[in-house]
Amino acid sequence: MKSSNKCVNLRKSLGSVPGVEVGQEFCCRAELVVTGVHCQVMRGIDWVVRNGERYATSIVESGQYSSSMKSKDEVVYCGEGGNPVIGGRGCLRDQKLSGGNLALKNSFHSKNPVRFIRRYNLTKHGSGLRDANHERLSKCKYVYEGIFYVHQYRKERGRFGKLMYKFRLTRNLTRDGSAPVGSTRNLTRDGSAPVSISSSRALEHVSVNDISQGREKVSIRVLCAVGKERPSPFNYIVYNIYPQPKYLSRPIGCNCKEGCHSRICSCVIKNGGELPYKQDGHIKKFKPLVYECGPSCTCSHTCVNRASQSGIRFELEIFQTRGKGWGVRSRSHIPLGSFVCEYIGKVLPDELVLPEFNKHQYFFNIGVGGAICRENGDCFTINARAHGNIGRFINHSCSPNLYAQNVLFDHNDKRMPHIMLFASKDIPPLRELTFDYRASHVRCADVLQRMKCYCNAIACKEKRPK
Ligand SMILES: C[S@@+](CC[C@H](N)C(=O)[O-])C[C@H]1O[C@@H](n2cnc3c(N)ncnc32)[C@H](O)[C@@H]1O
Repeated sequence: MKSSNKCVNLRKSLGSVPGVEVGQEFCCRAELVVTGVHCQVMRGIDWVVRNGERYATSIVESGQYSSSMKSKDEVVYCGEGGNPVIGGRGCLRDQKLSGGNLALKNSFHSKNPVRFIRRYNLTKHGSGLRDANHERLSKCKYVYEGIFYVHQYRKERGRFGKLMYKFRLTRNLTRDGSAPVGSTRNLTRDGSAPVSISSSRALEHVSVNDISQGREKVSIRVLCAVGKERPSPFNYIVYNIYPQPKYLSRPIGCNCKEGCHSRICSCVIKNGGELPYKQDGHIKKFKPLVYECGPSCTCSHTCVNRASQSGIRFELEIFQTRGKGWGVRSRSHIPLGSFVCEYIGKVLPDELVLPEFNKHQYFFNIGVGGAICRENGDCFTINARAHGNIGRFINHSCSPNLYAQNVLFDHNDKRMPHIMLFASKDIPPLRELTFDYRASHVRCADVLQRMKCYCNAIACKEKRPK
């Protein structure tokens, strides 16, 4: 590719590489080279020389040294050289402050950005790049994690008794170069910041560590721009509040013991004879209604047909967008088809909600495709204003990356299925999560007109797809 001039970004640069987004995957080191993300095929540290000094441009954490990822925003990276795991016992020696180590040290002093790429080993069924026959192209993948800054470095004895350099890199940096307590990332210098706030030049800090107060499996933090307010108070719940829960009938469960794969599973039959989820738990396609196994079933809790009921897995965070109030994003990559979160709140009959529809922001009108709603003559809306979960903070987009899937598992009332939000595309870290309010709300003909008003009223700040 080099000889036929097909490489891009050939001039080594500091900071983001044009066209490369945080979360972008590469199937091998050569792909990093031809895109200009990391121009060394073997070495973990790449550098550029400026005014006679070398500065680190990028590092690849490949798992061969004892580097460790402390969090999504922090890595302790071991310097290069003297590692017998790479060069054999003959190369066991103290690391020197030269080459890439010197470049990282200079980047520490000059506060230069360093691109951080991480290698992930892939499991047999895991995600990763595949060819046309769905064969995995490699045993690992490299993910561009974003721009980091060298925050500290030190020399210490490594596991082979030799001296080694350890560099602590963090995603965040104030303009004076010090990492602020509790802050997460520099929005102004990091190309990874979501478009909606990248130009706000405000520095975020964690204002609430876990807005769910331990109710979710992962903590859901709230990031605030300095001097801005927190979200107005509401009661964080993880189960819907139903109007008359005791009248909700339990579905007839399946009797499977060995996993719900076969066509004799009654839940699979309800889904038209096909499991709605792949073995990795990703949903296969949108359906008007998905029947998951539930409390009436004998299958195990790890059954693949329970993908959306076991709670949030991704590290979601609430942040301030530009012009749309609060929004939601994930700190890690979300693969296509993953369950992200449920839209939870108080389920109310429409007639109680409609008079107030245009007054409140946190309504989600449910009902399977409108038809069931109309057949039965009554429709329901989830009101997440006073009671809700992270779903209430997700904004509308005309080109969304989530979609709402109706799911039943713990009751049988098709008029009020769970609203489960799934990724409709691969979503890079820190990209705002959105769904199309119109597609999700336009369920009942009689509320269609109101929803049109609602959508126009919010004066969508998202670009419409061409
Ligand atoms: C369910 S809430 C979403 C969270 C909300 N942004 C907040 O701050 O709590 C819906 C409200 O967010 C705002 N909103 C959502 N999507 C929007 C968009 N694309 N453009 C402008 N405003 C939007 C509107 O005020 C809407 O009534």
